[in-house]
Amino acid sequence: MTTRDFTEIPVLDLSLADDPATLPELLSCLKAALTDVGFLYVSNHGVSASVVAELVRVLRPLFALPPDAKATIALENSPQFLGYSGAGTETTAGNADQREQVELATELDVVSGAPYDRLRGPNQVRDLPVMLINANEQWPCQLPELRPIVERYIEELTKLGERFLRLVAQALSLPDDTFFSYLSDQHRLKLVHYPASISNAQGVGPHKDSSGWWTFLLQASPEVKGLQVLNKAGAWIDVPEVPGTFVVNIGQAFEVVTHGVCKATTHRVLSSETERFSVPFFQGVRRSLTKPEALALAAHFAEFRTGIESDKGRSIDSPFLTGKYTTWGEAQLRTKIRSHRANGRRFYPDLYDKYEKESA
Ligand SMILES: O=C(O)CCC(=O)C(=O)O
Ligand SMILES: [Fe+2]
Repeated sequence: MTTRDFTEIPVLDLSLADDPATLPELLSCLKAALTDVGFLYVSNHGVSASVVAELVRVLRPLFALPPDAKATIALENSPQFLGYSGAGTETTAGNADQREQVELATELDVVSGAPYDRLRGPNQVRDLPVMLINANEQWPCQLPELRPIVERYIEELTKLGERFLRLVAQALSLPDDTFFSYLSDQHRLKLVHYPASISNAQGVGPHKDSSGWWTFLLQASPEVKGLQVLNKAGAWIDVPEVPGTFVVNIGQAFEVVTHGVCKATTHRVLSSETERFSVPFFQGVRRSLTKPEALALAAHFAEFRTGIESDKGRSIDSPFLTGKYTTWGEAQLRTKIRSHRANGRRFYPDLYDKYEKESA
């Protein structure tokens, strides 16, 4: 494998971190994955198999609910962009994505402050189980309580994310806790359903993850392919499910903090004739993080070789990277408003107009 044309995604066994004799091997593979690929799998990650299984079990019945049930937790009613959105309502790379999803986050109260602080707030899903019990007669499938299942999952993934960040710091020759000051109190999670469709329709268009610091993705339909990552030579590489692993990839803020040494790798999902479920967990970045703060490690990363990227990868919209916005929160709010325009118009009309004008 050369650095320009990786054709597969490395699998890193996190249990190697538990033994001082095997840690250096893990750190060296991790460094190569971070600088040359930007995508990896983690195995032996310590997340409880039963917590994962109970979340996976809920996906099919959740998305099988009738439209009026889903509408009661519609994302378009949430200034935090949390809740259900139907296929075709989100836009990536200028085209509608053929997927439906329920967005969730660490449970938090509303606070006042900058416009981007309105991204912090409660889930809507707290209402769903009650409603399901009331409507049990009417709707054929009864879901187990979604909220505690999601909370347990977020708790476990939060811990995995922190453990992973320590390893990443070590792999990049930095003190263990270097990246903790960049973390948010809010992590986000999406339950995603790609309905069966004609092959190769846009499940989600080419993008770099903007919602988080690192993404930990559970591919919940082992038999169905769809996720692809763009290699340095501009070819799309399949990322098939590997049992017992999470797919881990770099978000836009980490690319900024590492001064482009670790690239947020572009990826997409193609729909197929078989439906597919997935659950990305986006480790949150502190909304108040400014570009100068994010660049504090520039001198350290000047010692590294800059990451390579294909022309197509470079062309992906990356507002914080290109410097249009001074805080991470602002860049994130802009992305949310542009992806969910109905919410933008309803809750952030001034910003909606501003961002529309900019892109005109
Ligand atoms: O569903 C997947 O496999 C990936 C989803 C994704 O890339 C995203 O939501 O950011
Ligand atoms: Fe993504």
